[in-house]
Amino acid sequence: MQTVEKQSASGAIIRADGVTRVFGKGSGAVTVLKGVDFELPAGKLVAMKGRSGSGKTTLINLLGALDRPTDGTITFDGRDMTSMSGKRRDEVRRKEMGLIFQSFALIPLMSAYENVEFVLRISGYPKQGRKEAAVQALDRVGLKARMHHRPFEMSGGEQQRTAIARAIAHKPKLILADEPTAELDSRTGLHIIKLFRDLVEQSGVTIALTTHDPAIMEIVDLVYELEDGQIVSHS
Ligand SMILES: Nc1ncnc2c1ncn2[C@@H]1O[C@H](COP(=O)(O)OP(=O)(O)OP(=O)(O)O)[C@@H](O)[C@H]1O
Repeated sequence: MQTVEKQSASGAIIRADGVTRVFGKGSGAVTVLKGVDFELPAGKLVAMKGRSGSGKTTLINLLGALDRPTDGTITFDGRDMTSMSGKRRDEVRRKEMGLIFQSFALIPLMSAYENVEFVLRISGYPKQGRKEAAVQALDRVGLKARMHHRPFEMSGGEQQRTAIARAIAHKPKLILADEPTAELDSRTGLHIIKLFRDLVEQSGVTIALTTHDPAIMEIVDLVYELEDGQIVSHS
């Protein structure tokens, strides 16, 4: 782990400038993010921490273009995501990002292979390369032998590895993972983070995850902390 330093704009895969997010209106309005400025350097494994309710999920949803900031801009790979149409933002997310959730979010009636292939299909991945890309991703996470099993026939760790295969199959530039180990025991959770570490080193993808687990913070390259609706450095 290294001390967070201001990274150069050219080395960032995604950056937030003055991002605020207000939920609700009038006297019921809650300002969750209060001018977040930060960058995720390309090719790093980054953790975002902060106490419960500090806005980690809100920020991940904004970076992943699942939500729009109330104010400020998000620039992904040199493009301002906040000025794009909703349709274009969805397209960029599907083609160039991979999202991983705490609860795995797999389709229960589909096998691991079908889950991965389905997401390749909706991302617009060319039909002739889909099978190979799905099998390769499942092999990469060590699940080739179990790829025809459905989620309920798999352990939590295997389900999360399936979700990772789904997130990497289309070779995204950025993977965002919201508490990807929260449903797993600590040993399985560490295996998942080590898999992330290998993916970053071997493919150069950037992975940003939220976590509460101190053991994970020791393995990642950088840790950012959310406090009072802003990012503060952490070493
Ligand atoms: N759609 C929404 N409408 C109103 N308030 C919301 C909405 N989404 C989030 N919030 C509020 O924003 C704050 C931050 O929530 P968020 O889920 O981002 O926190 P978090 O840091 O991810 O928390 P945890 O570690 O518990 O998952 C919370 O107070 C939450 O109640």
